[in-house]
Amino acid sequence: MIIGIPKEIKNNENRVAITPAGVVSLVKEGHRVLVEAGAGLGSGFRDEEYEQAGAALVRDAAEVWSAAEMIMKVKEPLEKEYAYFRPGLLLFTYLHLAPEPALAAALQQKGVAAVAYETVTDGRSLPLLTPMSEVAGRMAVQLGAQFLQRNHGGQGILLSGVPGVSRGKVSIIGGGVVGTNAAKLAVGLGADVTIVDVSADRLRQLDDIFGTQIHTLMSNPFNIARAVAEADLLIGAVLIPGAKAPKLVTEEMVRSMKSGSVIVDVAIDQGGIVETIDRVTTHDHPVFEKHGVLHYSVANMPGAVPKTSTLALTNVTVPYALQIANKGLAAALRENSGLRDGLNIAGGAVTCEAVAKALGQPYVLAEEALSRTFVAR
Ligand SMILES: NC(=O)C1=CN([C@@H]2O[C@H](COP(=O)(O)OP(=O)(O)OC[C@H]3O[C@@H](n4cnc5c(N)ncnc54)[C@H](O)[C@@H]3O)[C@@H](O)[C@H]2O)C=CC1
Ligand SMILES: CC(=O)C(=O)O
Repeated sequence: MIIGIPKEIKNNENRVAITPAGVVSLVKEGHRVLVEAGAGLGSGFRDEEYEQAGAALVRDAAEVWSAAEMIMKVKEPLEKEYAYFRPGLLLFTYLHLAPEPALAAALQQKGVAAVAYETVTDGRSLPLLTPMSEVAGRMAVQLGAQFLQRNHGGQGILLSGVPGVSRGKVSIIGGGVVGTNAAKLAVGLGADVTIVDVSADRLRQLDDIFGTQIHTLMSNPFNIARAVAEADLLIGAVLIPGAKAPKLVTEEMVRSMKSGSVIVDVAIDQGGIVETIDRVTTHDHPVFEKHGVLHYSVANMPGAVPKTSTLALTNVTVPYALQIANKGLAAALRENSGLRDGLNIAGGAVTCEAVAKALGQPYVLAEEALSRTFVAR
């Protein structure tokens, strides 16, 4: 198979979908890898390293997209990339389609088969989302601590406190991978940490992991209101796989927060859980203020720590890319039901139930969509 790796074009997206090590693995199995020149620079990989690994360097993004049978990316294609879509193209990347109907429509209209990293499963977790959630959860506390500083617009508190002065309060809504990693950092800093989750089992596991270092609360409007009101730093970390994130933090709750408090809504890539967040921000302009509270809503947080993130991401994506490249998409999905859960769009249809529901479209089984002869509309 011919696999194309374009340079990411989202604001401050410095990750790349493959490392030279990944190229070696694919080339060893007889595949051709085309890498856009400069694609790896943000992550510390030079063009020559890709060439030495066996990739062919291509100067132009359009050429990578048109020559490749499978495009591997990190982030969802931006509008200017929609022009590269064509029937039969296979796209393997983060997509987050629930809040992106225009992207879903473009993929459907052009007959692209799109496998979304974030909905691939392995029976117990979301293996291609987990490493970036680990990164983003840890970053959420780092960034929150920074924006709580007065010189960054915050109320001017140190999360750890000091002897004789209270510790800062961190409330985390959603105790999965992002939430757990945020808690690790916040506890490490010495903050007073509360985690809210809707799963009693998950709350038990968190209690086993952290013991008395954290408070756990069942998710309901009353407890969320309480956790939000007392938070110096509020972290949004809820996920219902494939679906649009539920707006659990209302405007009234945000109004109850202290002036200069900070919200980091990591779940923004699925639309966000905070009612007052009406925009996705960028690493260039990461925060805006509403009701005296700083809101951070960057949808590609790990893009700012690419040397860590690219390695962590490609460690898990390349083995799946190999399955697709070695077997072809249909056989790879037939043999791996977890990978099949990643198929979001095929043959002009939506093939992930939660995504279809979020987009208000019919859900079509992967097998059926892949067997359809695509007719361009
Ligand atoms: N902004 C960014 O750059 C990044 C965003 N993310 C996003 O962060 C979000 C969280 O991801 P993960 O932690 O990996 O998901 P996860 O599936 O590990 O955890 C989600 C947690 O939310 C809980 N939950 C579901 N409904 C809830 C409710 N009503 N109240 C409270 N808790 C509820 C679940 O029980 C689960 O524990 C996702 O949207 C993910 O895509 C991940 C990485 C980077
Ligand atoms: C998960 C995701 O969208 C990201 O790492 O950017």
